Amino acid sequence: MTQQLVIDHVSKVFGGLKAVADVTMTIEQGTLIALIGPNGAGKTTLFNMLTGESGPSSGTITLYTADGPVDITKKKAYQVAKLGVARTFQNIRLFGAMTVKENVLVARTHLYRESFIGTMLRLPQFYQQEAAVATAADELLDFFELADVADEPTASLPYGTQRRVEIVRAVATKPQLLFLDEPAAGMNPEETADLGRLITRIREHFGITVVLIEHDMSLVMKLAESIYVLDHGAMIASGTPNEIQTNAQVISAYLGGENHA
Ligand SMILES: Nc1ncnc2c1ncn2[C@@H]1O[C@H](COP(=O)(O)OP(=O)(O)OP(=O)(O)O)[C@@H](O)[C@H]1O
Repeated sequence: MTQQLVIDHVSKVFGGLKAVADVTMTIEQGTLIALIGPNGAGKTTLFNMLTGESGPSSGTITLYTADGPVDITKKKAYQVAKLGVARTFQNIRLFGAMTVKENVLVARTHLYRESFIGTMLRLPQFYQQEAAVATAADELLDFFELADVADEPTASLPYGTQRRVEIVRAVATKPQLLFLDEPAAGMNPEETADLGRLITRIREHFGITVVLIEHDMSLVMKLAESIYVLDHGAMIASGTPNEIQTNAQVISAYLGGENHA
């Protein structure tokens, strides 16, 4: 297996609180892994550091790209995104007034570079690129079975569909690594089942490495090849779904907390 992201003794301190405490882990290329843990365990804080939203207090994060390893510890979110990392957020962050297709187009445009002069003068390349972007967006919407709602404003769609649009928008940036922060939150069982199939298809079709934070344990157990468990900022266990379900420390972390995931 080829390593894709190496997290080396990473911590994040907020005031006196160690939200993430000395986490070390390696994410292999092409895997689908889940990060679980009780509420407040530090999952989103860890995601935020891995995607450049906020830098760690200590430790290093190395992303392995086609051009070799890149230290992303101090890089900003837009720089990490350019290196092939995409994410979705716990709270949907779409352009609600824009249509589904427009949301995907916006995500796609950064992949295409047209010169200022070419754009201003509307040279033929400008129109060729614009057509290529639109075709790619249509293909993605077809793949994700969103073609029917392509021209609908995203805010008008059911919650589960908006979540799917958010995932398509992330995939539209052509990432190597995709972080999904609680994608099933607020979904009904049917939407959750659809989501599970969708994530599997993304992985198979695009070969993207997927890292999932999720509280829906049946989804996690069904999808994840390996599971990492955070509790009070520390990584207390990692293993296959079977190993995690029977791990005494994990059971105690979930049963012992005030909030159960
Ligand atoms: N910006 C911040 N400033 C201060 N404390 C923070 C900040 N962000 C997170 N925390 C604290 O860090 C801890 C970890 O929070 P985090 O959101 O990472 O947990 P989580 O595992 O994602 O929880 P949940 O499952 O509820 O989303 C919590 O105690 C939280 O209150």
